[in-house]
Amino acid sequence: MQKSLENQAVLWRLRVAIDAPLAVNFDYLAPADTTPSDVGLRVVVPFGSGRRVGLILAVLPLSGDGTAADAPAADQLKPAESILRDLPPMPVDWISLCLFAASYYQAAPGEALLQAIPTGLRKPDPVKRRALKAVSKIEHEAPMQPALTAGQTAVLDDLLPRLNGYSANLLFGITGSGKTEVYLRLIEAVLAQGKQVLLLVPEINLTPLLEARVTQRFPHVPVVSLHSEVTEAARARHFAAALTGEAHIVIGTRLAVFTPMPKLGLIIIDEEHDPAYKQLEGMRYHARDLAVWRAHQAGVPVVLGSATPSPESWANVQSGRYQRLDLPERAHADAVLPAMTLLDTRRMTLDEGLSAQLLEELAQGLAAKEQSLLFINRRGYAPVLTCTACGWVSNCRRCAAHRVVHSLDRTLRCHHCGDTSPIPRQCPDCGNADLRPLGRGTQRVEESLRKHFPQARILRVDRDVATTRKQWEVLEAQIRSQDVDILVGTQMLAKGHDFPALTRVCVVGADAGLFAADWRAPERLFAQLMQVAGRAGRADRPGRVIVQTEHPDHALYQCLLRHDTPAFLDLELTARQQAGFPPYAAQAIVRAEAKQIDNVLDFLQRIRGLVPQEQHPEVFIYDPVPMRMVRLAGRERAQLLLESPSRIALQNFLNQWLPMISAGRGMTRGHAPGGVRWGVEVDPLEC
Ligand SMILES: Nc1ncnc2c1ncn2[C@@H]1O[C@H](COP(=O)(O)OP(=O)(O)OP(=O)(O)O)[C@@H](O)[C@H]1O
Ligand SMILES: [Zn+2]
Repeated sequence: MQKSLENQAVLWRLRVAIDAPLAVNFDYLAPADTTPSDVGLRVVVPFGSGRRVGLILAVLPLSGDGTAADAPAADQLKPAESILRDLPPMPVDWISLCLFAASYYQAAPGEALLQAIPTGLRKPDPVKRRALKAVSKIEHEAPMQPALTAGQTAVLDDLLPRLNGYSANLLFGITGSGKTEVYLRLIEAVLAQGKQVLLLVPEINLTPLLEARVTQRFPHVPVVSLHSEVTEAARARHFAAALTGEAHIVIGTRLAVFTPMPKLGLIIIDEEHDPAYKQLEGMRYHARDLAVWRAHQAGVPVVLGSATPSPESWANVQSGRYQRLDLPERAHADAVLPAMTLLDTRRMTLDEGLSAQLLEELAQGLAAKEQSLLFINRRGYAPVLTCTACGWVSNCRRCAAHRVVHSLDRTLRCHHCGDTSPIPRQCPDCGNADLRPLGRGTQRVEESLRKHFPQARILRVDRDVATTRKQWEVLEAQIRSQDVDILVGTQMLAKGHDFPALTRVCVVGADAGLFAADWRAPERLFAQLMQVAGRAGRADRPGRVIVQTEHPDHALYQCLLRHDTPAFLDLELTARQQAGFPPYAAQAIVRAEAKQIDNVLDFLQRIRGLVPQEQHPEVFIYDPVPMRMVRLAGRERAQLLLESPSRIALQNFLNQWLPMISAGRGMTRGHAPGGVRWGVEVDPLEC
């Protein structure tokens, strides 16, 4: 190295981001072939005792004498090993997106940048160019486009002239209104301009569906998908294809919001209300919010589609930040919204939780050779096993939760930590052999339906039978080919699917969501019920939805009965405004856990007092409290909620406060004495 310095070959130093939990970037001596346009390239550098792949954030002049304030002397810098030139540099707007995410969600910039890159591209060797070629490209003729409905035409007339600049649009289209067709027409227009489209979906299960529709419509256009079930190798390939511009359409789940797309022309977020857009590990970002930020920065339109928009987006419409576009009718010429019925079960005798009316509905469905769906948002056989003699319940040994009875493999399973053991033959406490399952889940409902309708073809669909995307695809095909009479399923079946033969949807066990401690529970319940109701009668036969409830007068059900999503959202927002909840306040939460709750609470109490309240009048810090489910996998958990009427005030406070926590004795980012692990979440969805 000394030699090349003498040769005057090294003129630059590189500022490099590295995947490390530190808020700093690192400077290295640049290799001889460096030019100022190398910003955004990957670079192999020595780090600690090993080598790492970092990302070049800046190419700065090397001031040999080290006089400039931030310029170290050349001999203090380690030389970078080599710059990887197998791919074009990450675009500047992509770097800004990652840096913005890091600052807003309080993560280290290096972590945000490098973790957005697939691991296959974070290895010190260049990617084999050959590997990048395979982009899925189906060669066949494009199918006929349907004639647009009046609603679709109106929406497109509004959107199409606005493709060349930023606008945030909430596409509020009832279930079955043909939002996908609107997306396809927008994509077509953007592709015609030679630009790329980013299409986000909340769930892996929805990607093949959409991918199929997109590749059918645009048979000659290279499409790639990015989600957690794409293999590492394919992810690297797809990411690279987006970066080089080879891929024109990227379809993916939340992580795809970080796909580098140099010719980005449009972002679409389907089912924008879905909580799955929130990342709950590592940097806890919200992909929808980041997508809107990204669109703004890139100067491209963003379309947020939903039949049940999030209250946050609804508020953004009210404040004028988003423009609302409506699809108020179903697309299929003969399809109307399903008729809704609330079955008041207070004075009914139920058989295994099912009323006679509900069973009669299913019988009618069978007689008419139509598909029915029984929706119960709880998997397993029963949520808890109890002893009739001593009151023993099947608690999890490691969590503050019951273990769920699973009948097929006869196990008790914790749905939080996964702890599983065989169902005991007798009570572990008193030896009584009469153990009884309480309540019901999908398996138990399936069992009783088989008793009532022995001739029917019944299919249960939940996480236990559809663990992977492949399994789900098999089930989906089965449903679509009408090999099924009655479906029993959880919310897996609610989202975004189009099953033309399905006419009846029966809902049981929904009341649990009405009075939950989490104030977002009703919002989620309403969206779920509207979505699941939306599966009924999407083609030529009218649909019926029957909801069993003990609270038929509840405002939520009344809105549901009238299909009145706007009324529900207005109610929600009014309640939130009165309570001072988001979006009328900004929140952040510090969560901490340790073996003992006392250590956790001590830690939170201590950090709460780090800055006196009078020094941050705009940010209120609540008392530390144990989390609702205090014990998870043997660790006890508590949280500290921060709230402010101003998002900026909260951000400023966090920027000052979090480094103070990490600087404390024995503390680092993420760890504290007493075996405490902690982390921060901005805009939490659960608190
Ligand atoms: N212009 C049209 N003419 C005829 N059929 C259409 C038209 N647009 C869409 N459809 C059909 O209507 C059905 C519903 O469309 P789509 O799945 O796009 O609805 P959606 O708004 O996404 O509904 P959801 O929110 O329930 O998923 C599909 O079968 C689709 O093929
Ligand atoms: Zn557990």
